[in-house]
Amino acid sequence: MLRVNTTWSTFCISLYGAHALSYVPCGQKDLLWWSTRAFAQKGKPIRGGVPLCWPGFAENTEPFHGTARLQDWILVEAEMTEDYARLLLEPTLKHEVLQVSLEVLVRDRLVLRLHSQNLGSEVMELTQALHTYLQVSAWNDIALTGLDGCLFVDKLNAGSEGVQAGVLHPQEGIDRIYVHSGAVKVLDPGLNRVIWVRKAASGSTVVWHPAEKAATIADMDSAEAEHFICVEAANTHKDKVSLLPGDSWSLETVLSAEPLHA
Ligand SMILES: O=P(O)(O)OC[C@H]1O[C@H](O)[C@H](O)[C@@H](O)[C@@H]1O
Repeated sequence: MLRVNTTWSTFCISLYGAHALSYVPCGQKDLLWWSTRAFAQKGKPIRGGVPLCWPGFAENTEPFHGTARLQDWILVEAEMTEDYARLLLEPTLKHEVLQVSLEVLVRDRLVLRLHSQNLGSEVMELTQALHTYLQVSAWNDIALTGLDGCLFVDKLNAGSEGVQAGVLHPQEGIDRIYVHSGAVKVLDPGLNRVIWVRKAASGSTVVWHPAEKAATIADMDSAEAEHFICVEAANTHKDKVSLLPGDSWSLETVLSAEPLHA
């Protein structure tokens, strides 16, 4: 595990999966949630933080959500300044055609950039997500803004489509892929904070919480599960990436927080 302290914040990342585990801006609670029941076992993903779903997200991927979160990664570059820390990680075992790396910038915000490049001679299709578990006071006592008017696919309702009307207040289990490329604000009165989830090169945003099904997930404790919501910068469904030979793509998410009421 790597731990980085900057003037602004503290950050931890596991080399297994290049999996961000913790991001604590000074004076705040961790923006990321992780499970105390997370498996610490090769071949299984870590529950919480920011799993890298690459080079495939969800359906039709084997293993589910891709290989990146199940691989060992190494630190290939590190830069520390007074203002920020920059890390670059690569998997130890390379994909035969797609090259991947994770770039991390740690400062008063956390920037995660997942770079992919097609080194082959044919078009490669890529689906992916920065599957971010945000820590909140209670998943069903928050409001998500920024999705108003966006089309979504409801994975819990046989893939039916809907349009978000106004603010999203999750109250039941949710697993939706929004056609959305802007920012989401997570308004959390219980922690008196707003988490900003900004992103780039992402035309889909996934919002997920299993609600009562958390009890059926082996590496999740139901009581702990009250305290997260997943808001994921993704390229999936209507937003798959077709990478031409030689082309690159950098999926990015940027996390930061501010008080809800000053
Ligand atoms: O349990 P995992 O393999 O990490 O997947 C957790 C969840 O990831 C995404 O948010 C998907 O949309 C969900 O359908 C899936 O259940």
